[in-house]
Amino acid sequence: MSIKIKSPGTVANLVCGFDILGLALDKPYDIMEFELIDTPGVVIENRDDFNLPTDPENNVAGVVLLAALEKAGINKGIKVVIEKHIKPGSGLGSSAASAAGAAVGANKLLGNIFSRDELVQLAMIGEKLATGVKHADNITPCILGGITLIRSIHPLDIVPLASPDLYVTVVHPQIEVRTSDARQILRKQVYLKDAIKQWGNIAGLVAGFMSNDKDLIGRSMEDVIIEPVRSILIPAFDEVKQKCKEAGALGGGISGSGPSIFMLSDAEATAQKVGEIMKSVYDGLGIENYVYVTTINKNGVEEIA
Ligand SMILES: Nc1ncnc2c1ncn2[C@@H]1O[C@H](COP(=O)(O)OP(=O)(O)O)[C@@H](O)[C@H]1O
Ligand SMILES: N[C@@H](CCOP(=O)(O)O)C(=O)O
Repeated sequence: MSIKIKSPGTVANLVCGFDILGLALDKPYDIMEFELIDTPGVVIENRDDFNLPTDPENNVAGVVLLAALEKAGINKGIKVVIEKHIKPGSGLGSSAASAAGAAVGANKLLGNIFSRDELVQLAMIGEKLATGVKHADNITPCILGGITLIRSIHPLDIVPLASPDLYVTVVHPQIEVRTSDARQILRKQVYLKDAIKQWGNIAGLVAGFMSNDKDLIGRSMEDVIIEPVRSILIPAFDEVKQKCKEAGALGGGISGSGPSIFMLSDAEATAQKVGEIMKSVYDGLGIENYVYVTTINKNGVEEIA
């Protein structure tokens, strides 16, 4: 018996919601195929050029599958074939797609024995391997689809939010920023005046999603804590952001830990125009880049034929 799933890319943080907000994308996505095998343990076959580890202890899908087998308490193994399209270190939840895909794939193979929260807990083991931290802001929208809020990690408290019909434009300049590195450069303390601004924006953004208030969504996507530090790792960040907003994007910023930049728009024509602007900035700098004009994925990890 084998199961094939597609596991979507994600945009974590949504600018002001570091480690707590995220959305799933219709593009790009990974494909993973799982098979129950008689030999205990995990076998990984990577079908891509990313040189990712095949040793299960060093692959985010591997550690999640090992944990799922142990939790299920069965004397079997799982083979997984990973067709990865989300480039590692892109800021588009590459590690989360493998971790979340592995949790959901194992669950389907083992007869749907895990709850939603157990799936997220299992997938967080993969994120811990990739980034050193158990953050769930990519994993949760990847598993559930739509836009999600992690109100708390301990105890886990997931709040699915409403997903307005918005277009998402993403540019991935082809430089690698490891999430673990992009976390290490962050300051550990914040000024109260910055915290006040930040929680105003987070509350505004959540209210904007729930009430489909696009202007509120746009003006709440402001980050006075993380973006000023991380944006220095991304060439032409300010220029891209300013030009996209002038072209009519509601707002946006760094996708996850970068280097990808995302923008939300309420019309497809605007989203396309934004993509052209992003491309022209990076083409002008001679930086290879890839642009996605897509929508919010409402289903999360799903089985395919
Ligand atoms: N199955 C996997 N998919 C993606 N990255 C993996 C996988 N297994 C291990 N890794 C490691 O995780 C890191 C990429 O994760 P991360 O820096 O969080 O990138 P992203 O922001 O794209 O998720 C790389 O060091 C990569 O080698
Ligand atoms: N909240 C995390 C999200 C990392 O997302 P990724 O797509 O870059 O893995 C962070 O900002 O560190």
